[in-house]
Amino acid sequence: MNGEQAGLVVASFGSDCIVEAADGRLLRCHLRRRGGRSARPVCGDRVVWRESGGEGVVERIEPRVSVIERGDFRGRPRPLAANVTRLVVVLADPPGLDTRLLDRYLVLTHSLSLAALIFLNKADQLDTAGRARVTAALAPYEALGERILTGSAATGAGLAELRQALAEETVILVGQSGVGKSSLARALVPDLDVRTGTLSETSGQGRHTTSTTTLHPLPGGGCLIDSPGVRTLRLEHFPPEAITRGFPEITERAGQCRFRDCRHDREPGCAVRAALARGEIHPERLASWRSLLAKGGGA
Ligand SMILES: Nc1nc2c(ncn2[C@@H]2O[C@H](COP(=O)(O)OP(=O)(O)OP(=O)(O)O)[C@@H](O)[C@H]2O)c(=O)[nH]1
Ligand SMILES: [Zn+2]
Repeated sequence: MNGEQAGLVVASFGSDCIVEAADGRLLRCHLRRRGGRSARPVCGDRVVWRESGGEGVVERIEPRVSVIERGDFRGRPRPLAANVTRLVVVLADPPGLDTRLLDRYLVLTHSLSLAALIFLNKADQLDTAGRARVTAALAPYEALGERILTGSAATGAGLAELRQALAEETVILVGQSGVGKSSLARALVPDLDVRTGTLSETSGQGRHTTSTTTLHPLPGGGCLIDSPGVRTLRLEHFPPEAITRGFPEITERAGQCRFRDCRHDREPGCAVRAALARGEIHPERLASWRSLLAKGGGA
């Protein structure tokens, strides 16, 4: 249709959003209403929009390669970000490495077919003993082939490598409170605060927008989705198949147990316990897997 243009959603609130046009202009748009309920645009969505009577109208949302959801106040899934390609799990000591939480993020990335990257932040805080402790805790993930980078948002160490690893990706930073997600976001997107301010002005929502998910270009290409909502990311109610995919080192072995319904407890011919005894499965990962299967993924 005449006047249709491609754009990228860089902030969304309700059924309205801010679209970044191909020429860099930021426009507040609303979704064209159609009969029935249509999906709302969220950060990261590629949309087709046009100007109509002095305002922007989103005509349609392009198919998404991924959707990250969070639970709303009733725990119902709500899309938070679209087209994310890489989940960066930020860890730090202090507050301490929460590997159970890391395992749940890895189940999430597997179930969404996203790539993960583990960033061990606050390297400047680690003494020799601390370094040995985190190296041991991360060894099972290294063995699984997960990409692990180390550095510090405070000193800038390791950030060049992180930027390089994230080039051309659509990235979201996750991790427990206090690991340095906001500090890292500021280091990766130097004008983050200025741009967030511009987005809140464009939205007309004033300071409200500081609680809104926003998208920012990364200087090396790609973009970062900055979201306060990641704290309530959907990490509960994983179906068993998703949990299974998140623990490849265990599920591969489970298929080789003598009994199909082996619980890897006392059964003879258990390939999982054999791998555990050989040090090929980490006891913490096995415990984490059991606990996730028992609880379906809830905290
Ligand atoms: N020493 C050191 N301190 C850091 C580093 N990165 C962040 N911090 C500090 O750690 C504290 C928490 O950092 P934030 O960036 O607020 O952490 P966050 O993950 O965004 O925390 P929430 O907003 O609670 O989710 C702040 O006091 C930071 O200054 C680092 O690499 N080294
Ligand atoms: Zn078994």
